[in-house]
Amino acid sequence: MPMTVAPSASWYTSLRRQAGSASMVFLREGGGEPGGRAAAGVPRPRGLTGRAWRGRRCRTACPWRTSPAGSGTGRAGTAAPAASAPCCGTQPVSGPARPRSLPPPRSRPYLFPENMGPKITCGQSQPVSGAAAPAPAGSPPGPAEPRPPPRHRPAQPPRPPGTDRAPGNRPGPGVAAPPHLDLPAGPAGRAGLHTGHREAAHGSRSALPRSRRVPPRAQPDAAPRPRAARRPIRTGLAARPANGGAGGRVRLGRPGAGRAAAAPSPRGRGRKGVGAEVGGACWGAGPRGGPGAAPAGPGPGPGPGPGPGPDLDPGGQRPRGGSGTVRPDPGPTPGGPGGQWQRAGTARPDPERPRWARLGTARGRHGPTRSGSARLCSARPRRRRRRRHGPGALAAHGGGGSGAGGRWRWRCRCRCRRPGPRSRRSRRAFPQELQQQYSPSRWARRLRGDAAVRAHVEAVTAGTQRARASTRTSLHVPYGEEDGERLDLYLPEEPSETFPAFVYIHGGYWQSLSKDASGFAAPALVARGVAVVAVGYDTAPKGHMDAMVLQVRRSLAFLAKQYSGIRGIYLCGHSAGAHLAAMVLCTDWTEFGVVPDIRGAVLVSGVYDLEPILHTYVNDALNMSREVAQRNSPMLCVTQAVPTACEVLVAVAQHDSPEFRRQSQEYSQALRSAGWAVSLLDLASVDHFDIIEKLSEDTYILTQIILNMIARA
Ligand SMILES: Nc1ccccc1C(=O)C[C@H](N)C(=O)O
Repeated sequence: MPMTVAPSASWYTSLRRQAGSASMVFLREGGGEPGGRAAAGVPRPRGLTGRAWRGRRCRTACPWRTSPAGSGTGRAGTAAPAASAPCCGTQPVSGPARPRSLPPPRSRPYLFPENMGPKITCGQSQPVSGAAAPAPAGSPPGPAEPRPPPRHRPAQPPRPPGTDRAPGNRPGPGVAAPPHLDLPAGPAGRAGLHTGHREAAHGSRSALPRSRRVPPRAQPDAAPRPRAARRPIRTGLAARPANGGAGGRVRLGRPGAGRAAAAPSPRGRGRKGVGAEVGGACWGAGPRGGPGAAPAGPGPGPGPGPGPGPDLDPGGQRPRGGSGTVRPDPGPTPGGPGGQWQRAGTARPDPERPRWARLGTARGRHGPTRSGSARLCSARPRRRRRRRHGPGALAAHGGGGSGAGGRWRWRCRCRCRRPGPRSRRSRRAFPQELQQQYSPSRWARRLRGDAAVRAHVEAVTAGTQRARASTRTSLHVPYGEEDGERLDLYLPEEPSETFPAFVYIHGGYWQSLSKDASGFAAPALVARGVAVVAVGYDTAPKGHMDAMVLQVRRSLAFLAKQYSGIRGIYLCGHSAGAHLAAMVLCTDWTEFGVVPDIRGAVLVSGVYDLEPILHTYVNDALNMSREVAQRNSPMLCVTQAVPTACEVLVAVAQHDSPEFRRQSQEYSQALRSAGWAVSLLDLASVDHFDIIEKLSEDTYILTQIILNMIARA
């Protein structure tokens, strides 16, 4: 069986390679490596300063005192805390080394690619069982680590009526994922996680290299901070004229030519020049200039060029180019999702505030000027320190961030024991990794970045045009009153009295593509007597998540009512469409007056837990709140399978990101636990895009599997 090669040289992968399987443990379990990385014998990743790599030692009474640097083994759970030793700032993973005083890790890592079940590669099919997972795709050679059983979210407390579920959502049996981030709920949490203001405020001291920073997202539900409370920010960009140069507005995170080359790449360590300017065309904000993008600045490559079209580049509305000292405005930005960028210096620091409060670090939070709270800590604030650079710092410090595999153990540098500035900085940095993970084009191999998205749009559009030209169709059939509530039917030439219907829900991150690019699978299926239905729905920003889910459900109810000849529905969705299809699976049909005869579901490279999406550029257009994300997360509304429950195939691409792969694995596991007949398919040699494009070919393995499923039912 061909091994899937993991996306090379991401901070995650490279660290895992360097450190061997032990690092996998700490990444997953959330602990750090006692004694620091040096003690673990792990080579220093590129981009980390020596000091950052060694780890900073807490100078105060920290419960995680361990043996001094150099004496730790670096293996999970093997170092016992030593009361007299300097503190490492992190904690051992598990076992007796964890002091009782601290709660167990509450968070589950987003990055969890190793636990993929067995896969079906082309020509081979294999049932999946969660327990007997083979070596993870791309895992380094070495002794196999025993894997903990997949974790599930504890049952959620019941939500108040009216907020607990979207219309039609069936309440799940409590199969729920654990909370991801150790953040307060609601807008505050979100703001705390991704405050562009504070992120940019640290300017060149950001935990991320400049090329990887992104502008703050609009946070409509967060109240704008009064201008007086903000302070001018030096980003250090003035010293580096970005390309363009005009206007004095700078878009952080859209790297200029010079900066991009330094961006760490999830693809190729040392691939200098890869990961540069995407030419203004990468869809969404994302970590521009990251991997998978076009070659860097002075080198060959598209450079600033035309985007893939207005639909695909909402981020393109953001100001670009320019140089100088900028200050992001974290407040709501009606002009665009990316936030407004203003020249620094327009707001003066409040001279009334103590100097330490003006610095804006954690001490500011302790001060009387924040939240009106009394000062909690009397320690004299110290000067800010250089921040670590590079995303590798996250892994290097023990899978840090509450969402990346553990909770940060950095303590405030004073003696108050509150999480210190390191903690918040790291949390702010972590979403940058999420941006990568939720940018499928960055993981594609054939084409990268924007080119991959463009090619996909072209492929599915051309495929649909071919299908329309060669098939009997009934287009733009309304299933509701809204503009987007239309569907296209591709019908067999001589339909029998009854026929199966393959209902396809397109992807595009709920904001792109349409039913007009969703008929490409028709020729292969219609030729075998299967009707194909391409469902349209109102994408964002017109449609919001609840509405899209409802529309897709309605389309199914419409088909069931309107076409009595349909002998069985086979639901298929790709990417965001897989999410919508999965939401259909947990529908309470009583309010629709009909129960569609769904006999099979094929969920391809989907997103089943929307919470991580909240922290990425994808949410710029979606504007989901945490509640919306939760009630529309299939992971959180898995229902107990009933005898009539359909067969589910969860497919994921070899070159999907680890996050996408994790989501597929966990969702299939959750379905299985709830009694569904589910298979997980890990398709070799395909990426997020061609995994679905190839449905236009009859010889494609997924086409064959679908035809097989239909024939069996
Ligand atoms: N899933 C898709 C389906 C269709 C078109 C685009 C997408 C994307 O995910 C684009 C995303 N911004 C990316 O970086 O790949």
